[in-house]
Amino acid sequence: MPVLEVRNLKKSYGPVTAVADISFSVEPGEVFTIIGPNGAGKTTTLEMIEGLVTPDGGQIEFGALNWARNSEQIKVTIGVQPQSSALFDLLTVEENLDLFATFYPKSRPTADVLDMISLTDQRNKYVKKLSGGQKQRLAIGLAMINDPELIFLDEPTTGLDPQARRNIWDIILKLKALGKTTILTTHYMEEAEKLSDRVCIVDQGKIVTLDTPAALIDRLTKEREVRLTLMDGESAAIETEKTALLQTAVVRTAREGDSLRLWTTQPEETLYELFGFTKDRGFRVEQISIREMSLEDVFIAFTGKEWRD
Ligand SMILES: Nc1ncnc2c1ncn2[C@@H]1O[C@H](COP(=O)(O)OP(=O)(O)OP(=O)(O)O)[C@@H](O)[C@H]1O
Repeated sequence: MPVLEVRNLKKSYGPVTAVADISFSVEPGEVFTIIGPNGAGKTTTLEMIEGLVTPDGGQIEFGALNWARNSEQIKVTIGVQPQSSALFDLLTVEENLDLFATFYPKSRPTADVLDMISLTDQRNKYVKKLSGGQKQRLAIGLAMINDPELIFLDEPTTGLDPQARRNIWDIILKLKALGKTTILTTHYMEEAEKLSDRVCIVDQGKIVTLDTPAALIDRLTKEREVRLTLMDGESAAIETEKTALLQTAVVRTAREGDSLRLWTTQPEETLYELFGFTKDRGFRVEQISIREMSLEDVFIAFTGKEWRD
């Protein structure tokens, strides 16, 4: 049984449709990631699920529980990462955790949480003295203080340096090892690819696609990007591009000066034919590369938008 199921969620703010129609379900123990461009509706979706924003329509079910009938039970089974600005600056790390623990009937021992978020050595530090990464780790610690089964992390790594981001990934992996379920939003493709069991790409308040990172990439891996640069100038590249477009395996091309990019479903055959053509014409090829598709390519293919980091 899914730990969370949302169906046909909708939310508008005046004339702005933040969430047009979103449905998905999350299985126990999964890291489920929502990615999408700015203003796609990710935060609004999470806020509705977390009970912070009332949907205009749709259903949200946590197993057999829903907000209308079981709000107290839901609050103890979910953990929400507060904005780092909501931390108490004049309390220490440990005091923040102890304070949040008092909000719940049951909590995880503070020492345990400090260990999970690798802040044991900093437990007596005031929040205002922490680095950005440490504050984010504390915010995640607060989300797990009630030992929830389902944890919501809204862009936990935005603005952090690569090492600080990796420290957060470690926490997410530790939660997964404990069998917890995490719902994550992120701006970082690499993160979605590394951590997620399933990724849902949202654009303009709707799900564009939802699958495992491997399956999403797989859908496009039939297509490879071949790049080649010709030593005989732009006209050679134009002629080569025209010939490439005659091949059925070549899906599309792009050219800039003497550099040519083409996307093909059969890279070997395409290269074989192209080399035949360039040899016949006496064109010399300076550089050639074949690129694997990444989750970022999937995102661009599905949303038509460049990824923002
Ligand atoms: N409280 C609000 N009042 C008015 N408009 C809002 C409100 N919250 C969100 N919106 C609008 O709804 C749309 C979706 O916003 P949302 O924050 O959910 O997107 P997002 O995918 O989380 O974006 P980001 O990646 O920038 O955080 C945006 O156009 C946003 O301006």
